[in-house]
Amino acid sequence: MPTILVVDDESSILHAFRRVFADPMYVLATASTAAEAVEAAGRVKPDVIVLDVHLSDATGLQTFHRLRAADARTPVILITGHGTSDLAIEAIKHGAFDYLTKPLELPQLRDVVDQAFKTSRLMHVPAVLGELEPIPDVADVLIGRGPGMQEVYKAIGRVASTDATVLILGETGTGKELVARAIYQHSRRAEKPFLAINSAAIPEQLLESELFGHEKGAYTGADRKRIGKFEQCSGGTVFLDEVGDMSPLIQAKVLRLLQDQTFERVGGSETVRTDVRLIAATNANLEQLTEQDQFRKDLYFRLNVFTIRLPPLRERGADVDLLTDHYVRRFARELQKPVQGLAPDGRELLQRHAWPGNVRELQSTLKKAILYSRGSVITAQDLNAALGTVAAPVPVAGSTGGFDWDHFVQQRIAAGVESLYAEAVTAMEREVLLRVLQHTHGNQVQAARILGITRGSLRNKIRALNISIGRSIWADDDQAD
Ligand SMILES: Nc1ncnc2c1ncn2[C@@H]1O[C@H](COP(=O)(O)OP(=O)(O)OP(=O)(O)O)[C@@H](O)[C@H]1O
Repeated sequence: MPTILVVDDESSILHAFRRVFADPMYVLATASTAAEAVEAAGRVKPDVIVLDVHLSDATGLQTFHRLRAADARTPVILITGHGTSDLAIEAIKHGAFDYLTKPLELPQLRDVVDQAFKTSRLMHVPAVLGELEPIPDVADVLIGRGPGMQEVYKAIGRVASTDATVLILGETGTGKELVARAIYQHSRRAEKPFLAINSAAIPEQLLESELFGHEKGAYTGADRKRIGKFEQCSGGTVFLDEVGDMSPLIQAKVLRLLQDQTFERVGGSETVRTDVRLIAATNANLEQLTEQDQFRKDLYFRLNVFTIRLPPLRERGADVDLLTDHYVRRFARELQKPVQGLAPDGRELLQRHAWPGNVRELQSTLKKAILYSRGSVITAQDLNAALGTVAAPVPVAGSTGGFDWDHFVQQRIAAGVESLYAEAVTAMEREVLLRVLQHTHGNQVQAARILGITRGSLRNKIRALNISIGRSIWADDDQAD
């Protein structure tokens, strides 16, 4: 279970954390001195640490350095009082994850801690090559024995231990992030941090500052200096997803970073030196983008030094069966359903399907089919229902009829939730997106236009809200992975 260690000598703060993380999904450990913090970190191996910079027995920065020396991969969130944010900014230069200022705002706290858990997971959950390595109990496994995946394993093996920039190409859902993590975890930088940034998820100005940081006053609203990911992750590995979506300005800055590991923060003149390994990924055709002058040729050449191409699922032949067996076992266990496998007509159907959403779509389809199945095997009918090609035997949230707000609110109140506002906003967002995407028959360009958001932002929302676009459009109630 995800473990959070909170280090604070104020009992009211510890109390607030106990309230926010009373969830049985988390384990909460606490410490009130630096010495206790270091001892507890060694003992409970937390996934995330929250540290007050004012402790009675040592300065926060010293404690931060001691915790970081023990494990540089555990994200540390600092809590600062008024007027101590400089200290926190200094700590972020040395790799702290983020900082929060007292008084703590609970939604913001939850948000930052959730992000830190996600980042921690990317570093700590092993990404193993199933064909070549033993599989630990908790791991994300790269499955596949066909020639396409064999090439991928060989490429990971060849490039992981070097510091070379890697470009991972493949359609959405083919495993680019998983491969990036496998490279990082098999690299010399495996004990150092790994930060993932999705270029398409963030508007241009924010992306520049997210990657490179900004000086105080760099633009309206920049009331504090900010350290960017390339500086914060020095010594580590940055995974830059959707590089094809970067603006010309950011492309130029990334090019310089690759050439000499230097950059300037936005609005600053100081040249910052860093030491990051870059793993980039895209589902766009970069070569074509360079021909259309939408992507810099020189950057393309720099990124294209070592390229790994992930084959689309429809070209992986018998690997579809292996992936299916792996995920059916896993989801049946998670969903506590007695499903053991697929009927022959089910397997045939999976082989014939085109899988535009690749492994991610296969995951959601299997998860749904397991929920629809009534026996120990998944039939073609269950899969057809999951793929939306025939009516589902149970209603799929949001895909038919109107959303029942009365039922939703009553049911969540009865469940005793304390975050109904956030849940309702998410449900509303999901409903709107589903309806617009159904209206555009899955066309994301048109949907983004109607919604008045960028394509990148739509793509991210689709992923975050677990909306699947196959022959039909549906939303999963929880994450497939
Ligand atoms: N070969 C594989 N074996 C097992 N699971 C896989 C494989 N490839 C991908 N997955 C799983 O499929 C899901 C999607 O993979 P991932 O997020 O790495 O795809 P992606 O190519 O980065 O997608 P996107 O372009 O949409 O960001 C994840 O849950 C991942 O663990």
